[in-house]
Amino acid sequence: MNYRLSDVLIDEQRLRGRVREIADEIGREHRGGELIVIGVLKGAVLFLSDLIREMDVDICVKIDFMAVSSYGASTKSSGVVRIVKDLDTDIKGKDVLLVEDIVDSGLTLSYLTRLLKERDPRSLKTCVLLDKPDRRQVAVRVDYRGFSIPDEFVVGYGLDYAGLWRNLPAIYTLRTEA
Ligand SMILES: O=P(O)(O)OC[C@H]1O[C@H](OP(=O)(O)OP(=O)(O)O)[C@H](O)[C@@H]1O
Ligand code: HPA
Ligand SMILES: [Mg+2]
Repeated sequence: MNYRLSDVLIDEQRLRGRVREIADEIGREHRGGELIVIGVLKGAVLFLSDLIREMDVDICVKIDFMAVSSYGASTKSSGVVRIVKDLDTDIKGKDVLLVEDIVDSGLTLSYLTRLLKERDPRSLKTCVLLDKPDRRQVAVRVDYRGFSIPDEFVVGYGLDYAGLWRNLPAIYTLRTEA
C-alpha cells in the first residue's frame, strides 16, 4: 500500500501546550526526587526530549532507552514484541517513568511494564503522548496521557510509517494514494 500525508491531527502548538501540562503534573509528584525516565525507541524520542526539558529543575532526571519493535513496515502490529536494546541502568528501588509515543493495541506497553516491574523499581508510571483506545487488545495502565485519538494510523513527532515521517513537528493522518 502506498501512503501519503493527509491532515494535521494535532498541530505543534497543541503538542507543546500539552507536553508542558504533563511535565507540570509529573513535576508536582516528583519534585525533589530522582526520576529515571525511560524512552521507548524509536518513536518516543521527540516526545521524551521535549518532556524532560519542560520538567522542574528540582527533579533529578536521568534518562535511558529501550528499543522494541513490533510494527516493522506495516500499520498493524505483528503481535510479537521483540527487544532490540535493553536498559543500561539498574532500576531496582528507583522511581521510573516509562515514556511512549503511542499506545495502540497495548501489546508493547503491557510487555514493557511487566518486564520492568520484575526488576523491582520503587515506582513505575507510564506516560503516553497518544492513546488509541478503540484498538486496545490488552488492558494497560496509563498514568499520564497526552491525547486520546481516533482509530487512524498517524505519523510525525516521532511516529513513523515504515521508518518515515518521524521528523515532522506535528501529528498527521495518512491517506492511501489514488
Ligand atoms: O500498542 P501497540 O500496538 O504495541 O503499538 C505501540 C508501539 O508501536 C510503535 O513502535 P514500533 O514497534 O513500531 O517501533 P518504533 O517506535 O521504532 O516505531 C510505537 O512507537 C509504540 O511503541
Ligand atoms: N502510527 C505510528 N506507529 C504506530 C501507530 C500509529 O498510529 N500505532 C502503533 N504504532
Ligand atoms: Mg513504528
